[in-house]
Amino acid sequence: MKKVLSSSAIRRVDKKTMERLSLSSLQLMEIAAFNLFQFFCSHFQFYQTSTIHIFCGNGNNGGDGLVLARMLFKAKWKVKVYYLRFSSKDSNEFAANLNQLNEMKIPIEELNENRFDLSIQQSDVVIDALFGSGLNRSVQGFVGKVIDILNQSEHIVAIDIPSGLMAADNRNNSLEHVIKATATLSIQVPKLCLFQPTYAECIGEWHLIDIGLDHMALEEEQTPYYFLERSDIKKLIKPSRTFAHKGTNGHGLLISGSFGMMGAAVLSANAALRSGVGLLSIHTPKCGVEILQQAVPQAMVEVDIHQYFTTCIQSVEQYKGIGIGPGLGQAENTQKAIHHLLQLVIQPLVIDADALNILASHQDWLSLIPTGSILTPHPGEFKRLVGEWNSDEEKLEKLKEFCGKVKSYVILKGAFSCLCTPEGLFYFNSTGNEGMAKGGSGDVLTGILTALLAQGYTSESAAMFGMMVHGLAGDIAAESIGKVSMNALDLIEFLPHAFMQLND
Ligand SMILES: NC(=O)C1=CN([C@@H]2O[C@H](COP(=O)(O)OP(=O)(O)OC[C@H]3O[C@@H](n4cnc5c(N)ncnc54)[C@H](O)[C@@H]3O)[C@@H](O)[C@H]2O)[C@@H](O)CC1
Ligand SMILES: Nc1ncnc2c1ncn2[C@@H]1O[C@H](COP(=O)(O)OP(=O)(O)O)[C@@H](O)[C@H]1O
Ligand SMILES: [K+]
Repeated sequence: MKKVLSSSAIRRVDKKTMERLSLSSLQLMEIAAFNLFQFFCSHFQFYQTSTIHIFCGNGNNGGDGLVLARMLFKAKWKVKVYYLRFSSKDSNEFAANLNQLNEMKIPIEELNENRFDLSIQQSDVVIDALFGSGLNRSVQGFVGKVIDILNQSEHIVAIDIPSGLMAADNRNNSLEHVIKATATLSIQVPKLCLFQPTYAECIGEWHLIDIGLDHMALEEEQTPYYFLERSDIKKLIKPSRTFAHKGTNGHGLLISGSFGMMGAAVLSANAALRSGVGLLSIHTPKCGVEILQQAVPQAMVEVDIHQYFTTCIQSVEQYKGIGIGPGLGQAENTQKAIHHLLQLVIQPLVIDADALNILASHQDWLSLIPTGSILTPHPGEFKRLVGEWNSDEEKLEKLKEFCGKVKSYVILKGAFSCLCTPEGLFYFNSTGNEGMAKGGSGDVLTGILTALLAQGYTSESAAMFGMMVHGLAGDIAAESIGKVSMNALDLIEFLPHAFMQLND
């Protein structure tokens, strides 16, 4: 798990790293740039025949740019270096490195208000080292003009953060002049902007470049934001037991399906059955019985009295994991059935899809949600629950407030799905890809989460584990059959591989 830190926290970590490892700021910059250089050379090998234009500001981001330029120059890459002074005082590290470049007779051009004609060819590469984590107000003036010109380039690699973007909160940033990078090399610590859809087109693909910051110093920083990694899940996985039987592996219940939407029930059930549950029951209307008995013979079907949708859920105390929502529909009687269930149930629920939509239209039922439930809205469903937001930052505020109010976990789905806890901690998922943006992918997640709760995982562990394994199944599917063709059925097919990888 990596901490997502603010710029001020990163500065403190830098300072402690230098003190504890007896490094000067110049040495730390040298290490940072060396790691950037190594990554650049291996990952962007195909740029080797292009001219690399490196644009440096006169802060430490620019300092990184200068050192990187020196290393690329020495390694015989074709580099052109430019710098501009947006601040009247150069940072010490920038100044020292500018001297070094001059001494080495590496050509370097100063850009200013009267001189910023740039000639960059289509196949050329721009490295953006103008502003990094030190940006504290919107970019204006001639630096803004330079950024606008650079944005006409096709290949832009940003160092640490695309210039013009702030690490954590851009609500007071006009965002008029921001580098639109094709790739961002973020220095060791993930920044909040990396996970926010609004800034995706400025950030491009991103990579974390480890520079050896002091682990204790990172430990000492407090943050509510985390980047969840595969290695975090291994610790959560329960060991299998030789004398286990279907009764000890938990009994799950999925309340899903209605006329015309039985596919959602089939998907969630199959996902649950690939996620270790001992026994699975599915509550469904009469029209779904035959479909389910054929498609999911391992599951038991609990038949509703209604032909087309769920109207009556009787007793649920025997189930440890209960998932409700996939393909449920929003019929009047289904709404009543959900209200009845909420009054009846004491164990945490997995609440998805139409069950969320029904809750959104009965806000007074939110207080009936059992503590520790897991809600899995996509952004559209979440908006119905909490109203519109004006920015991604406000979205996270609403998410925290909502989780506190309903004392439950929410997985806000999408790229870097965000799990928020009742205590207001945020975990961004590191697995998953855009090939999963297909109908039915969410139903698979509901099945997985239901199965994990049934097996006795705590809600928090189930939410982390489920979110990670679901995304990993998507990543393995993408690698095996490609993002275009993969669909929800493939997520189920590759779930066994994902569970095995997390267990390794
Ligand atoms: N641990 C790390 O992350 C390390 C980071 N380093 C680099 O240091 C960078 C941070 O360096 P700095 O703190 O010098 O910050 P920047 O290089 O981002 O420069 C910010 C400077 O510009 C000024 N400024 C801010 N907004 C402005 C605006 N809109 N218009 C004009 N001037 C503005 C600020 O007063 C500040 O002096 C990081 O992004 C990274 O590239 C490395 O050198 C060493 C280790
Ligand atoms: N671009 C993406 N990157 C990563 N994961 C994605 C992306 N788009 C969708 N997903 C994942 O796919 C699933 C889609 O769920 P949802 O929208 O509820 O679909 P459905 O309701 O059709 O089942 C979520 O788990 C989401 O995180
Ligand atoms: K930058």
